Amino acid sequence: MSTDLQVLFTPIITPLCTVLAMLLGLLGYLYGPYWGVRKVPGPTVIPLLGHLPLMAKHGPDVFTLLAKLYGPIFRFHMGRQPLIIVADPELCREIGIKKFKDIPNRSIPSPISASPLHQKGLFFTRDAIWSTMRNSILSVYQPSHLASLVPTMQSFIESATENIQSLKEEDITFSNLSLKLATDVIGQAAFGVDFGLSKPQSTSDSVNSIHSHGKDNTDVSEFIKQHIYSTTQLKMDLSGSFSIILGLLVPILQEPLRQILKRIPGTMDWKVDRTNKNISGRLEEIVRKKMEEKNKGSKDFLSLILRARESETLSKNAFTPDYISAVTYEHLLAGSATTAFTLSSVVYLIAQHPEVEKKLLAEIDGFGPHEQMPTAQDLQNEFPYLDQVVKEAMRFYVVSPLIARETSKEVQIGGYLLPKGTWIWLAPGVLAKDPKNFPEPDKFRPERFDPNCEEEKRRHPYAFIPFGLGPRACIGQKFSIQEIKLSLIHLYRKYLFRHSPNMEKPLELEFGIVLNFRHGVKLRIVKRT
Ligand code: HEM
Repeated sequence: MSTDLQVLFTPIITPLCTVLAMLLGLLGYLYGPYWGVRKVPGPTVIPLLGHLPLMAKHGPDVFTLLAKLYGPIFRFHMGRQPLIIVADPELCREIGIKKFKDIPNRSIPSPISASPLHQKGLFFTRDAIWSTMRNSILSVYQPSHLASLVPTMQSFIESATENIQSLKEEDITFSNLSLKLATDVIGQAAFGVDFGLSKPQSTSDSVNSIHSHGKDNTDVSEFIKQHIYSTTQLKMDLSGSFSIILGLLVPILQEPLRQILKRIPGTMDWKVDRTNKNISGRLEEIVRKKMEEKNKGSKDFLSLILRARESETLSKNAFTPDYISAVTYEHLLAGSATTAFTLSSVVYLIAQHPEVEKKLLAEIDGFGPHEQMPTAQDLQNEFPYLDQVVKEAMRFYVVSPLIARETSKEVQIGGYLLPKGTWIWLAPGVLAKDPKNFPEPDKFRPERFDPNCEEEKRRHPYAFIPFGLGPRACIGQKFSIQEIKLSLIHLYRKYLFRHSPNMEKPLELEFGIVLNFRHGVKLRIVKRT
């Protein structure tokens, strides 16, 4: 190029090259994660939004629809981020168990990136820190310890039942009642704190028990409100805070934007930040008090973890006070919404199926006098039909329809070579509605879980995984099943439940970090004579 031409074009070419480089960089950023997994089939991707509009249209059912179109392993873009969704029991076994060492962690979705409080629990810690924490916590879940919790669970269930009797309204929102019950039970088991939510309002016991921790009742109900707010704001679709939405679309901008928005009063980010700070402050106070108390007799998880920490230098390093607060809070979080949802869906489904109700009542009444409290062993062995009913309800409404994982190295799954860092999500919700494993999947039929029936014998062992699988499976599985069975036995000894005519049909669900009832479960109570 002559010098004249150079002089003429340089002022145009330089900015053009910069713009082109920026555009290429942006495209690389937006499509980089997609490139590595492009061979996995999936619907056409809308730039930035990915497949979120499909999720908005179909809700969690979108994964069942896509599995029908694309087979058991397909791509779904949560905004910019591609997820490899796996809806085949054998592939789930491969990911969760056989190749665990290559896929040991969970990916951190945008709603969680916005919340440091949630990142330090067991769920999102990674590699060596996770295994040290998990091993220490496992000691708390020994069968003998769980069995010793039965009387505590029973006493909260009795309080909650008393509350039902004292209600004046014709309709009860059973899902609220079960959330209060599950929060109380886990509050006691996790922190050794009686939140007093299940008790009739006039009862002063809760105030006394909370006073012993230096709190008053208003403080506690505020804490619970904040806990529920903090949980329900973790949206997976486009209805969360602005920074969460941006995190789904352009993750790199999420944290800078959150830092700005959390300083602007009135924004959802500001509210979430304040709430989380408040919760963290309260948790730290509870942990500090427990550390001071050194009450060797306390059997709540927090005391047990603190004691385990004293005895092992290793876990002392992993369990810094902020991790202890996070794990304890995580118990409250994981142990309330999931258990409450399950309890409500069981009662809702039984109310729709008189033949199931009849058979269940016969089993419960046949156990013994109504005052006889079942032991943990009775709960496991003496209520086979109840067991089937709970399993079938958990299949019918899978509270955690997706289970997150992330590859730590390049790995071959289902014929596709997936790069390190790929988000692989298992889809128990799709498995649960697959007619290959569950003929007539839209029928509520507890007998399909009868160990002697052909359907159960034929079924793939990992077709039903509501609690996940492998070393990262749910730590609270036995705890929650014990609580759910005990609650149902107690409730059905006293009452029957009928759908309220004021409830929508079919039931509408919403998708947060777990499923929830959009308008609650409204029931009417019939006292048994
Ligand atoms: C009906 C009740 C519940 C359901 C359906 C449920 C479901 C799940 C699922 C699907 C996972 C992921 C498993 C995986 O990745 O393979 C999980 C993990 C977990 N759950 Fe639960 N859960 C329930 C109750 C509880 C309770 C009561 C607690 C605590 C007391 C709890 C604490 C946890 C924790 C800490 C993890 C993370 C485990 C780890 O990463 O090592 N869950 N749960």
